[in-house]
Amino acid sequence: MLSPITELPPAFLEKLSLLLDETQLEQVLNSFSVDKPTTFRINTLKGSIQDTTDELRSAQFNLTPVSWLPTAFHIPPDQRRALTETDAFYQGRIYIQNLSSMVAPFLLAAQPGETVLDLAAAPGGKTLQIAAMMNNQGRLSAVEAVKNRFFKLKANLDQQGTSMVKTYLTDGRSVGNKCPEMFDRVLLDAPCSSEARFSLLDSSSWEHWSTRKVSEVARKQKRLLQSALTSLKVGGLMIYCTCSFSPEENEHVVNHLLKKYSSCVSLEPIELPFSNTMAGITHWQNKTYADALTQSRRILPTNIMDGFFICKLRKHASC
Ligand SMILES: C[S@@+](CC[C@H](N)C(=O)[O-])C[C@H]1O[C@@H](n2cnc3c(N)ncnc32)[C@H](O)[C@@H]1O
Repeated sequence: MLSPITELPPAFLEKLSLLLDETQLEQVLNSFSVDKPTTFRINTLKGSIQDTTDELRSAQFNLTPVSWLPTAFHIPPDQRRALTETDAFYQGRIYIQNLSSMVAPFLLAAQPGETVLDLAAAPGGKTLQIAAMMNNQGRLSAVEAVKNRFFKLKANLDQQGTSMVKTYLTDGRSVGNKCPEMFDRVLLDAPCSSEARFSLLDSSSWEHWSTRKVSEVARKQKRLLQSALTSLKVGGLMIYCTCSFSPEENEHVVNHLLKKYSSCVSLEPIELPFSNTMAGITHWQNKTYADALTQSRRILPTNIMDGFFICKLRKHASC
């Protein structure tokens, strides 16, 4: 039996122990080895919830609905493989995605007819969810900087029947200056150290982790977040999220933006329909962050959800 204590980088474990209380720490450490149920979304651009669930249930899948998202379901881990062999999967009528990943589009709440930006989009799980919520009406721009991931994004968008998404192979850090105040809503699901996706069964998920890499990616996140803000219309809403536990990639990045642009952007409270969360922190290793950071949320991993950091920002004026 692999143990997180012996396998994972000591510096990472030490950070977690400073960040979390004993119960939370145990929850997080367990999440690195647990075999989670498979969650997926029904793609309403290609079929109704009723038709797709009837089809899957008659093929003997044990579907459990997710109470807060009518398009989301889960099945036991041992049915995952069979799900990937169904017509519904091949035809893009379902999309396998962790439940935590569905939270950002849920909070972004893009409406049909709006102009929306997904600034770090591949492989496209959240872009697809946003396109379905917008019922393919309006304008959705999806940006990705890494070539092979960009082509995966395009393939997923085609397979899932999106018709209103424009894709751009470019660096998200340049988008704000190219498209100032263009979007009603912006999602930045930032590239991160992916700490919440560490798995003891896959050493490649964590063996390249280092505190230096966390600092490097945090620098990029700050610039992406600034670009996202510049691209947002006055009055517009932005979601920033990562699948990392490190405060350097989360509260620290958002605090930097709030300090630099205090006259034009603020955090908004978030209502989450589940309880495995904690408020964003305001103190970390000799640093103090704005009290408003308590309005950001950390999703703690459970036997079904991955860890996540998420916050909602509103632009009040040009900056
Ligand atoms: C967390 S992943 C996005 C996952 C995606 N939102 C989804 O739900 O499927 C972050 C993405 O940002 C991309 N990326 C890295 N640097 C970037 C940059 N400078 N501009 C835009 N995208 C970037 C990565 O290649 C990666 O695909």
